Amino acid sequence: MTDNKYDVIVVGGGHAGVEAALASARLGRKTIMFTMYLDTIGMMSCNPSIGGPGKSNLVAEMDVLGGEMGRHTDKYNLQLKHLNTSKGPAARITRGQADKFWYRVRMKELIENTENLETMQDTVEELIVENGTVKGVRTKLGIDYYGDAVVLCTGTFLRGRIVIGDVKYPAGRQGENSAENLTQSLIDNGVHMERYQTATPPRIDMRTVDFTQMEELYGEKHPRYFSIYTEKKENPVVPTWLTHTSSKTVEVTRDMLKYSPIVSGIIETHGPRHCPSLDRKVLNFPEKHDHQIFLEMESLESHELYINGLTTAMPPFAQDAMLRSIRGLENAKIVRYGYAVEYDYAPASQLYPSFESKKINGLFLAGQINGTSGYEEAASQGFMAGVNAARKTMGKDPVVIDRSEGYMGVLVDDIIHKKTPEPYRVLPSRSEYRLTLRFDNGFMRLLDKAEEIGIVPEEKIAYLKKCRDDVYSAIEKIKEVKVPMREANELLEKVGENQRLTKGVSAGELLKFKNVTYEDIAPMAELEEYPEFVKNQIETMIKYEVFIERERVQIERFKKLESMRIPDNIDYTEIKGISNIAKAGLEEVRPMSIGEASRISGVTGNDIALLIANIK
Ligand SMILES: Cc1cc2nc3c(=O)[nH]c(=O)nc-3n(C[C@H](O)[C@H](O)[C@H](O)COP(=O)(O)OP(=O)(O)OC[C@H]3O[C@@H](n4cnc5c(N)ncnc54)[C@H](O)[C@@H]3O)c2cc1C
Ligand SMILES: NC(=O)c1ccc[n+]([C@@H]2O[C@H](COP(=O)([O-])OP(=O)(O)OC[C@H]3O[C@@H](n4cnc5c(N)ncnc54)[C@H](O)[C@@H]3O)[C@@H](O)[C@H]2O)c1
Repeated sequence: MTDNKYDVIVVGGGHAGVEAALASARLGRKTIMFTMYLDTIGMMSCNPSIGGPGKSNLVAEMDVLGGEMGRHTDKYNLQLKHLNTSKGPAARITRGQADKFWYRVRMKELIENTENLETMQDTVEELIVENGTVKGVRTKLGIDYYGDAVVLCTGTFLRGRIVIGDVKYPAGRQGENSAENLTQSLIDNGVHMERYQTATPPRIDMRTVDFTQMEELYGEKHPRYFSIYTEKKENPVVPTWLTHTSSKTVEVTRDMLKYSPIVSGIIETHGPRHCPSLDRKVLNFPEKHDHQIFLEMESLESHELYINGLTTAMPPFAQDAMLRSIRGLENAKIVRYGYAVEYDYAPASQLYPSFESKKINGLFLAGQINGTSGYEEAASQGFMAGVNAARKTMGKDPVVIDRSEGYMGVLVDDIIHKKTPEPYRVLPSRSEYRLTLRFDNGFMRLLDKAEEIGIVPEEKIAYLKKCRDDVYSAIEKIKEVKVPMREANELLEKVGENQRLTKGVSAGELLKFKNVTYEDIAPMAELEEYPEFVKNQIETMIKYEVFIERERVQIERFKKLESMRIPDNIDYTEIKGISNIAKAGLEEVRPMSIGEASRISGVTGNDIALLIANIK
């Protein structure tokens, strides 16, 4: 049937699927997005929060490249808050609390109104594969759809099993079916599958909470937005509330541990280490009593409160008891119990950095199916997979972001090369170039990639290029301007610096003083008025010049190793001296460069030296 022929088929309407489908359609490819339930497009399975350390950087990077998550969060949020403001620039980020209802509803609307994009509510059960190349998908309703590329973004739905206490039943998320048969089709086509687990806290009715016993936290009226294009007069500042667990909570939880599915063994799979359940926290840190509990509104349209910090899949009576031991929640009523979900995923060592499968030509995988956890991780993978699936159908080479260019590069590189025993989430500590990959400078790092991808309109690219040029020329000007000693010392005194100078300095040297700001220096260098994000760049790049330069040298070294290509047909068994662990890792990943080989678990410096000698 010609009607069922598409360029790109996207399976999944979660954060990965949405970005993949939008990217592909915006690149002019005829795209169809499958979801098991149309009303949950863009659904946040758990917390309404977007951003946080590392995750904010992913959202900002996607925004510069043409992704949706950043501007959508800027539009439909309850608060945006600056975190780590007193720390160095690598740590400063924005954390958003989305309005979960409007985020989802408006995302569906956007998908429906995007040219070249169709949606279909049906469950994909089988891949149609011929001679190792994917040709389309077959659905539960028995319909075949054909496509030149397929992107799988199936989240927690593949053979999903929900666990609450000793109750276990099939579901992808609570209230939604699981996808039972697609896993087998992947296995039949040579894809290795494993299982992970994740969990979510209970939700309560906010009318049953005593807020007088809690600290109220607001966001910023004028935050640094996720999207460089967002212009808003003011952002909402709906509060969240902070309370803590007590020794009573720990006591109750300990008493109830025998009912915990992680203790009873009902849950055998690994969950996200960086988002442990309260039962896990009590097991691992028995001496700690005052765990933070943030209460966050899910939406202005609802009375549901999310209890950040109380993730658990304990039985309902245990959840009630744990909850009521927390200050301000003594009379709180649960409207949805917390639960865990176990699901199938495909370890990402089976992928190329373009997100294309090494096992099935034309098949791309993105999001939780790659063993990651988190909306931002899913969305950024979905975006790149959608771009590269579209490019493949246009006969273009993939676009790949490397670890020196973005957290998006760190993420894909890590999941392919490093084995983690739990779902992977991005963290600042995973990047060796943290000062370079800041939340605020995506437009400095990724503009050329954005141009190559071709989603961002030309006029926006031209505008950002001018901004980037302005940053460099303003830095040069600031460094050239000489400030006489007296004037410099007057400024230092005014801003509360103790040090005094014995001769004149450049304006650039002055700006390196902690309390001296861009606004103090701009008139000296007679700079024109720039947008805030440009001013911020100029200041940060001058203040932290030494450290940024140090990273630049390391990045050059990294790029050199990345450019040393390994021949496709290399036979690792023939290279003498390489350890068996290294051989197994190299054979599994089949790295494209020496740089890539050096990051595979189990490959040592000695193995790399032998490899280099062998390919010369
Ligand atoms: C209980 C729970 C708690 C979580 N807690 C958090 C959290 O607090 N913060 C956080 O950042 N992350 C959390 N996560 C993880 C986060 O939800 C996921 O990482 C993220 O949503 C994954 O996005 P995704 O696009 O890969 O998949 P999902 O958002 O899971 O979307 C999957 C989509 O694929 C569709 N689908 C699946 N299989 C098929 C098929 N065969 N045919 C057709 N359609 C199909 C589904 O209908 C759905 O639209 C949690 C997840 C769960 C389930
Ligand atoms: N279950 C899962 O699969 C899974 C996986 C990954 C992350 N998560 C969830 O994703 C979210 C992001 O993870 P995270 O570790 O970055 O946590 P986070 O965003 O909750 O915390 C980041 C920082 O923000 C602070 N913070 C948290 N809530 C706040 C609020 N309402 N107001 C002000 N400050 C607040 C925290 O103290 C911390 O310093 C969390 O809610 C976590 O539970 C869940």
